[in-house]
Amino acid sequence: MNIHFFKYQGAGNDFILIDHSASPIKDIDYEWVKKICDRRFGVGGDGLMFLTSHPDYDFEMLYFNSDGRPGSMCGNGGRCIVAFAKHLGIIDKETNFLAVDGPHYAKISAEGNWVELQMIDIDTIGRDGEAYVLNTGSPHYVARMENLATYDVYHEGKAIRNNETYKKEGINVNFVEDKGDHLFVRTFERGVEDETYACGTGVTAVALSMALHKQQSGHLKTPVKVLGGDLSVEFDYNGRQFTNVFLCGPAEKVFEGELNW
Ligand SMILES: N[C@H](CCC[C@H](N)C(=O)O)C(=O)O
Repeated sequence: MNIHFFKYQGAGNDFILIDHSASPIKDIDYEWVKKICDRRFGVGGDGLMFLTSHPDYDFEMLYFNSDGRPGSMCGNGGRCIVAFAKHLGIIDKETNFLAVDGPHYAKISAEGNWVELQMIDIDTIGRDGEAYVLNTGSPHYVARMENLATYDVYHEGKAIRNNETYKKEGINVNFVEDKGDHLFVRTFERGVEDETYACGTGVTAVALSMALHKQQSGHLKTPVKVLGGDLSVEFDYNGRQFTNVFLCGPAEKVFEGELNW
């Protein structure tokens, strides 16, 4: 079977997107997903998604990490699949869709390249030593530091992801440097097992953790720089719960093509 695919990126977090109604694949083979995500033997991507129809929502997002396995929520993937749904004509200015962590609301610009995605509410942020640990749809570890530009994110992130506490389930490891008017974030991603250029659930976890750390509350907007560009996280915090959490940033179609199943 020939499969038409689209390649999207959001702040450098890149994904292969497939409209399942046009390519009705029955059994999704993890090894195939892994190969298509490989940057040398395949198309290349941090993950692969199927957009499928759903009786109660505009569409459903099925997400796989580049290791071929189903991932937990992907924030930048969520933003990219909203742009893809607009491209396909399934939605116009806003949407309610279903992902692995539940329903999501999102708004998209008229040009279709800027997406504001609502993330789950958060009421629990744990600690692991100095670091913060929370689940924003995916599990995240957040460590503050200085001189992040030259830090060995790959080896340090990999060591935390594979330590006794996190080895079994894995965790995404974020490092953040507070630059005053913005946060600079770098992430080692579980399921990619490498540093990526951006991680949406990761920058969300970082923005919430830093609000807690700095004892800020009210309606907050946090600009974040990542290796692949700029994102921002907007939310309300009343000292107990984070609500109306929106991950905002670019989502762009890069190219499309045909794959053989
Ligand atoms: N890149 C993603 C995270 C993917 C989740 C994955 N790494 C996992 O833990 O299953 C994001 O933008 O939120």
